[in-house]
Amino acid sequence: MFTMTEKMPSATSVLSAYASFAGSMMFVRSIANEFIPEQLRTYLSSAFCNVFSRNPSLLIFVIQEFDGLTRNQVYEASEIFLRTKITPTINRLRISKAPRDKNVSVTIEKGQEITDFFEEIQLKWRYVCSESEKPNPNDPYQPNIKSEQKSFELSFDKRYKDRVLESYIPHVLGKSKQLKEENKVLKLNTYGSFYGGDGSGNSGVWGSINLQHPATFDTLAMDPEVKQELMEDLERFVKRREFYKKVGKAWKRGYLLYGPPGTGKSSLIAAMANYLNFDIYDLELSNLQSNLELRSLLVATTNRSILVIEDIDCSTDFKDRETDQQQEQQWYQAPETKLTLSGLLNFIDGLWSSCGDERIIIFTTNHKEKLDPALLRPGRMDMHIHMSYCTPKGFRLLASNYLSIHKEHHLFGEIEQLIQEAQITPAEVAEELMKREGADKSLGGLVELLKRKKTEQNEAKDGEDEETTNEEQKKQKLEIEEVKRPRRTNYRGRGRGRGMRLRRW
Ligand SMILES: Nc1ncnc2c1ncn2[C@@H]1O[C@H](COP(=O)(O)OP(=O)(O)OP(=O)(O)O)[C@@H](O)[C@H]1O
Ligand SMILES: [Mg+2]
Repeated sequence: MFTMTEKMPSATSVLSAYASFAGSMMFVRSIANEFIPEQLRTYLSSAFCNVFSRNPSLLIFVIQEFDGLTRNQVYEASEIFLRTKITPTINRLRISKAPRDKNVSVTIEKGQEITDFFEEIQLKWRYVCSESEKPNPNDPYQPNIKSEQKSFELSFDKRYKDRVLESYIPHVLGKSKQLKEENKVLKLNTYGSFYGGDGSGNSGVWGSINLQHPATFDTLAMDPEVKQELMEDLERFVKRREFYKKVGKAWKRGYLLYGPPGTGKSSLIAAMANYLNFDIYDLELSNLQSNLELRSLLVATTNRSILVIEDIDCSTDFKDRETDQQQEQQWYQAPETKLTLSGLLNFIDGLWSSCGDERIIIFTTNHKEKLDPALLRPGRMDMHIHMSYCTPKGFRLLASNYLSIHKEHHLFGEIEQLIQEAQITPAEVAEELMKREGADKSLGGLVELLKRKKTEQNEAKDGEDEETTNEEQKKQKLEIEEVKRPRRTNYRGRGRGRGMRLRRW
C-alpha cells in the first residue's frame, strides 16, 4: 500500500543543487521561469527542496493514491485525517463539497506540509502531486492523455519506523473512519433510476437519494422491552467482527418485522439505519426479471448496509414448497428463470459469506402466517419482531413526542382504557394527534376516534360471530342430512351432542 524510500539525489536534484552551489538562486529562478515549462519547473523545485531537507536519519513513507487499480485506503484515510490537522501556518487550501455532503471539506494543496505529533514522535506530512502524460493510441486528435499522480509523503525519524507502522498508521485509519462515520449522509438506494440516482436510466443500477427519515428509536412507539432487546442485538452485532470470523459465519443478521399496516415497520427500518449509520437498499422483488439481475444488484450493494425486502408475502409469487422446489431446480439450470425465496436466501447467504461484511437483511410482512416456511426456519431470520397495535405505553410515547406531554393529562386514563379495548395503529394515533391545535383538543379527538373504533369493531365482531354461527348451523344441518342418508357416502357419524361432526374414512 505504501512504499518506503530513503531520499536519493536524482539527476534533476543534483542539477538544482549545482545551480545553487554555483550562484544566485534568483538568477536560476528567472532563467527557469523563462525557459523551463511549468511542469518541469515544479518538479525541479520540489527536488531542490528535497536535497536541502535531506537528512540521513529520516525515513519517508510514500502513500500513493492508487495501489494498482484500486484506491489506496491509507491515502484515503490520510486525506481525511489531515483535514483535522490544518493549522494557521498553512497558506494554501483546497475546498470542495459533493452534492450530498453535509459540510464543505477543506484539504491541503499540493506542496503544503503539516506537522503532527504522536506520542513523542514528530511526523511531517507533505502532499505531492505530479503530472504525467501517457500515449493515447485510441484518439488521433488527442495523442497523449494527462494524468495526475497524487501522494502523501510522511517523514519521521527512522528509529520510529515500527511504531509509526504499528501504531500511528492504525491511529490515522481509525480516526478517519470515525470522522467519515460522523459526516456520513445515509442513503436510500432503490432499484432502477426511479429516484434519479445517476440519472442514466440503466436498469440494474441502484438509484440513491439521501435518507432523511426522522424516525429514531426514541420516536418509535413499540414494546419497550423488544426495543431494548433489538438495540442491544444491533450493538452486539456491530461489535462482533472477530466472533463471526472465529466461528466461520458470514457477518450478517436477519430481522423479520411483522404486523398490520401502520404499526411502524418501515419506521423501524429507518430507525435502525439511523442508529447504526447504515445505508438502506430497498429491493422490490417484483421489479426483477431474472436471477442474473438480482445477482448484479446484490453484488453492487456495499458493506455496512441494510437490505430491505418489504411485503415479502406479496412481493413475488414465492409459492408453496412444491412449486418452490420445482422452481428451485430451475434456479440452478437457467439463470433467467423466476426467483425462489429459498434460492434468494441461499444466494444472499453465499454472496455475503464470501464478500460481505456487516450486512443486515430485513423482511417485512403484514401476514406472518402466509410466509414460506423457508423464511421462518430457525437460523434464517435471527429475530422476529412483532409490531403491534398501539399499546398504552406506546400512546404515552406518542403523546410525549407529538404533544410534549411528558407526565399526566386528565384524558390519559380514559384513552389508555380505550386503547386496550379497541385496535388502533400508532399511525392512526399519530395522525389524530397532529390534526388539531392544543393538547386538550387533540386528546379529545383521539377519545372520539377510539370510541368510534370500539363500536365499529364490536359490531364487526358481532356480525362475524353471527356469520360463523349461521355457517356452523348450516354445516351442521347439512351434516345431519348426510347422516340421515345412510351409506350413500363414505361418512361415519360421530355423535357429540350438538356439535356432531363427521369424519371421512
Ligand atoms: N410504532 C410507531 N411509532 C411511531 N410512529 C409510528 C409508528 N407506527 C407508525 N407510525 C407513524 O405512522 C407512519 C406510517 O408508519 P409506517 O410506514 O412505519 O408503517 P408500516 O408498518 O411500515 O406500514 P405498512 O405495513 O403499510 O408498510 C410513520 O411515518 C409514523 O409517523
Ligand atoms: Mg411499511
